[in-house]
Amino acid sequence: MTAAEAVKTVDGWYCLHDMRTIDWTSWKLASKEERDEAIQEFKNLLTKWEDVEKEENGSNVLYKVVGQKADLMLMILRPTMNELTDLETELNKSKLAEFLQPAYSYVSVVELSQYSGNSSADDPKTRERLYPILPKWEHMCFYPMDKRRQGDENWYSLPFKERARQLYEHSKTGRKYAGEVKQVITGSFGFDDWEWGVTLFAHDAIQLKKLVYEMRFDEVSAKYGEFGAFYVGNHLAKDDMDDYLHV
Ligand code: VOV
Repeated sequence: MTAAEAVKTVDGWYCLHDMRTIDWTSWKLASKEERDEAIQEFKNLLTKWEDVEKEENGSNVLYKVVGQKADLMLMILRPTMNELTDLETELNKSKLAEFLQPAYSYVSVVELSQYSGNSSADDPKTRERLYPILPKWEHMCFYPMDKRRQGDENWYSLPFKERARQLYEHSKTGRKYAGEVKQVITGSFGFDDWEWGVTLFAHDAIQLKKLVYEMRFDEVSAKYGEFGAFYVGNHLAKDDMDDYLHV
């Protein structure tokens, strides 16, 4: 058997998903001055990141995680991996970080695979997908995933055409959710413990469930999809930060 051919990808901004848990006990024990200082400094950081976004040099969103896996879910996009560590370090040095515990992180890069023809990085539509300004929709969901490599179910030994066919079917399911769910697929081969990160945005949380459920029946997910932990959250705007952190 000849080796299956790898698909070409085009890659865009580097991506960090950073989940943190708030240590509410020490937050409550801190003085009001300390808390105010921490909130103000964090809001300044958010303003700085908003400015980067306005100049289209990156993008970021912040969500409140539902459930006990974390409290905050930050997703950051930047042109280089170095900028991701710079930003992470800046956050770690901030006053608020004294009250945050790491919960989970995921490193990847925005990726488009070229199964249905070549996207040119000069095409404005492709650029929009490689360098996306992330939507600030009400809900966000993140999970990492792999394609199975077991016995007869080995994605990586399927012929190119067969993988393209299955992904075309996949995209048809996805397109039914146009305007309801927006997806950002990031590749993490060589960067993190899974192969892709899946980030979904929705105005209505139920659409996240409907899409992920319906996709389970697509051949590519039914046979080859393996999934990590799911994180789901509600949007946290800078202007709501004082209320959210008020104790
Ligand atoms: C919101 C809907 C939506 C839409 C429209 C959509 C479309 C598309 C297209 C057109 C393409 C192929 C070209 C490209 O753009 O890369 C893809 C590619 C991919 N997808 Fe997708 N996907 C969606 C949504 C969507 C979801 C919900 C998931 C998670 C799967 C699930 O079962 O939980 C997913 C996964 C992926 C992955 C891992 C890849 C890369 C596969 C590879 O081997 O390279 N995806 N996807």
